[in-house]
Amino acid sequence: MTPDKLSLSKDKIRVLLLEGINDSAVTLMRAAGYTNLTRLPKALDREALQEALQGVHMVGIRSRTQLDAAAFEAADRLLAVGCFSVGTNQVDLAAARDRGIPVFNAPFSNTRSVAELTIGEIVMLLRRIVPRSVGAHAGQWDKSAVGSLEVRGKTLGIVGYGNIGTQLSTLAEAMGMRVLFYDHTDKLRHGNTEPTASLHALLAQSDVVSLHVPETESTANMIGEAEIRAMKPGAFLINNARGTVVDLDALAAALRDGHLKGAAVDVFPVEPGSNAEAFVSPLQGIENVILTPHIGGSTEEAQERIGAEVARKLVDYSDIGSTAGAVNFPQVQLPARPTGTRFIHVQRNLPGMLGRLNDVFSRGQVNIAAQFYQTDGEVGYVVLETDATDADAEALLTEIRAIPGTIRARLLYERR
Ligand SMILES: NC(=O)c1ccc[n+]([C@@H]2O[C@H](COP(=O)([O-])OP(=O)(O)OC[C@H]3O[C@@H](n4cnc5c(N)ncnc54)[C@H](O)[C@@H]3O)[C@@H](O)[C@H]2O)c1
Ligand SMILES: O=C(O)CC[C@@H](O)C(=O)O
Repeated sequence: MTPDKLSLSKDKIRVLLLEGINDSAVTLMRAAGYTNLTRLPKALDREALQEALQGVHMVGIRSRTQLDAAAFEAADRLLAVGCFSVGTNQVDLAAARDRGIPVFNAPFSNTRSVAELTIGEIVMLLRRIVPRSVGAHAGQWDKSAVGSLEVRGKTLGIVGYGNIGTQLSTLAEAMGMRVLFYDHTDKLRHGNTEPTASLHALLAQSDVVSLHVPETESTANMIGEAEIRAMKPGAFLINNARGTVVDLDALAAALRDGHLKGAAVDVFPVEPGSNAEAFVSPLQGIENVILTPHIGGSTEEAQERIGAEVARKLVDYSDIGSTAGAVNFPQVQLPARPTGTRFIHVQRNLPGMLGRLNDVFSRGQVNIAAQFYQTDGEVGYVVLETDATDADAEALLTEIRAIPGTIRARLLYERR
């Protein structure tokens, strides 16, 4: 069988991977033919990022890179974004969608890593291990049971009962904890967990509160002064979600005056862009506070899984037009073995768009063998499998691009 001819050959497709994305992504993309690949170990600041994005077709980032509207404006060739993370708050998803750019992520490849870290931190905090370890390193012998607690029988309050929250609840119950959760949508209860009617009801009953919500407008400063003071005296707070969720000054004050007995924080409102930059936080120097550099999902296993998962989604989009797993885009799952000459049309979700698109092919007397179509509120995504010949394809593409309401049109490949 004659091989497909991609409208843009793979060695011309420029891929930029930032923030030390795992080798598994590079291996998968190279094996799929994407060899024009640049990998940097760190995030880029605004100006450097805008410059670096010029001429790039696919970009891969983690949590630090901010892809705002100006970045998309500068990215003159960008086809797709891969967030090698769960969170996608670092990307202006609407700006990407308006330009016809799907954004992919890895929704649960590091779930277990975050849940395991949280369990470890609960034990460490209740036993006050960190200050005693620091003391022992400094020559102190603090052999005492005072202030050291078992986790069995304590109440864990989980805020955000999604993938991580539910995984954590399973592990915590196995250790004998009573688990409460608060989520703003109805959730299946795992094990013996119980939902609370409000956030404050959860805060008032929990010995440990662990946050697992995304960064959104509704979670910004969700745990402020009032919420921290609503926690039980002597309770512990863990934030392995996003830095914007907790007011760190209020938390520092509650730890210093003894209202809370400890905290573990992995995420911060402002985080250094690379390992070379200094990290500053109001929590530094407070006893029984575990500070970690946003490594909740940073295990070798998770990073390897994330690398392969997101790279696969980028390759599938570039190779066959599949948007399965996109977080800002209508999702179209396509057959792995495509046939015919394939066009992609990203359109405003307006009445009559599909008809106008089909008219182009009917005027050109080109048969549409299959059509895959999905819309969301703003955007429609169409993949057309046609009998167009090499000779017809470019002219058809020009006509498609001229349809009012077209965001982007692409000839994916021609079957010769
Ligand atoms: N520290 C890390 O390295 C790390 C790693 C992975 C994920 N995360 C963060 O953890 C977050 C949660 O991850 P997940 O995989 O469990 O996500 P998820 O989407 O599966 O779960 C999030 C849950 O929060 C709930 N929620 C959202 N807004 C809420 C609100 N205002 N009030 C109450 N509940 C609300 C949702 O309904 C959902 O059930 C991610 O969005 C990410 O920001 C951090
Ligand atoms: O790898 C990172 O930068 C952290 C990612 C983590 O916060 C996530 O959202 O998955």
